[in-house]
Amino acid sequence: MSILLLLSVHEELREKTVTLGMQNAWENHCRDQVNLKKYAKAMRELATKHWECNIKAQPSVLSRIEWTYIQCKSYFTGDIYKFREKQKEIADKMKFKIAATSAYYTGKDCRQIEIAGCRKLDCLEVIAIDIAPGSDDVLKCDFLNVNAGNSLKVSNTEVQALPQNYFDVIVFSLLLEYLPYAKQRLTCCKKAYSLLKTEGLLVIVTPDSNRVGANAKYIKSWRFILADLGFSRVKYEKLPHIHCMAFRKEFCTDVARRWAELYRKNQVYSEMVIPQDFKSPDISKPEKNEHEQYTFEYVDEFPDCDEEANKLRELLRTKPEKVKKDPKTRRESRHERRDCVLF
Ligand SMILES: C[S@@+](CC[C@H](N)C(=O)[O-])C[C@H]1O[C@@H](n2cnc3c(N)ncnc32)[C@H](O)[C@@H]1O
Repeated sequence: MSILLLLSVHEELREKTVTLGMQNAWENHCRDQVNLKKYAKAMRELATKHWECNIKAQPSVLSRIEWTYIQCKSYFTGDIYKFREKQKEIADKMKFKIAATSAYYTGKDCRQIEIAGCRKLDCLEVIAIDIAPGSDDVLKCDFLNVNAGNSLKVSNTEVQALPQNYFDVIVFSLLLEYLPYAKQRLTCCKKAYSLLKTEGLLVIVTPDSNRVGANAKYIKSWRFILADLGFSRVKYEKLPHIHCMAFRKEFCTDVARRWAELYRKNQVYSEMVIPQDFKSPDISKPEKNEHEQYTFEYVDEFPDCDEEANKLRELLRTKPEKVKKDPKTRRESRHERRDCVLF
């Protein structure tokens, strides 16, 4: 397993969006099943062996999976009623129209879908999907382009359609930053909105190794954009290396939008941007140390309790030439790095 392999897949996808455009680059990326499989294997190993082991060694640190599970449990067994009452009060006061109460969560048949799933949450009924499943219990599906219909349609372990107004929980665990375009992130959130039941939860986990508040302008802006779609934030926590957020699909979209209108002056970005969007490689103007910088930026997203990431950081600090092959072209270098095993 190599973190470099994960990094090179992200880098290549970002480069392709510059050269081929968003749609072609994405189709091209999804067709490259050989590399996607390698990515899935490496990611699964990193997620299940390295991160979970490191987290177990620090009992006070919650993993993204535990965080998601705790929030779902706490929301559906109690908080949902508090939110419902509070939002009803606002809707009554503002004379907003409320969706039919029969659509509300009733506590029966909790259904969850984990997008980009390389492992399932225990204890809940779950469907896990991924463009390149890392194990047999994950179904193949491109969430960006899958149809939202009346029922779940699966053919040969591949999802053809996902049902609307069906799921109680949708989990995007390290999914949104995989997508190189802000528009694609928004498409995923809009789709999640259509698939969730009223009062269902959208859980978003996104990596960030910086201190609390360092990237607040991005996280805040996401909240405004999600509020415009009809989501209210239920919970936010910055854990080491990740932001964890839970949003509920409001029974009254005007309630969520009202919050956004009240605090709009705090919204910095009008799109679902991430820090990497401002560092996108412009391949028409390659910089001298671009490879090196790029690897630094991405490796920073991996936990510093991760041994392999630490070795790579150290190597980049002390002997960057060992990582940087100083290629004639960026493309050659990328392929070299994909297959090189440093550790
Ligand atoms: C960084 S990994 C995270 C994996 C896992 N969810 C976790 O938390 O460890 C991102 C995953 O998202 C998947 N992915 C990216 N875009 C997707 C899409 N449009 N539909 C389904 N899965 C997608 C990738 O294949 C990859 O496995």
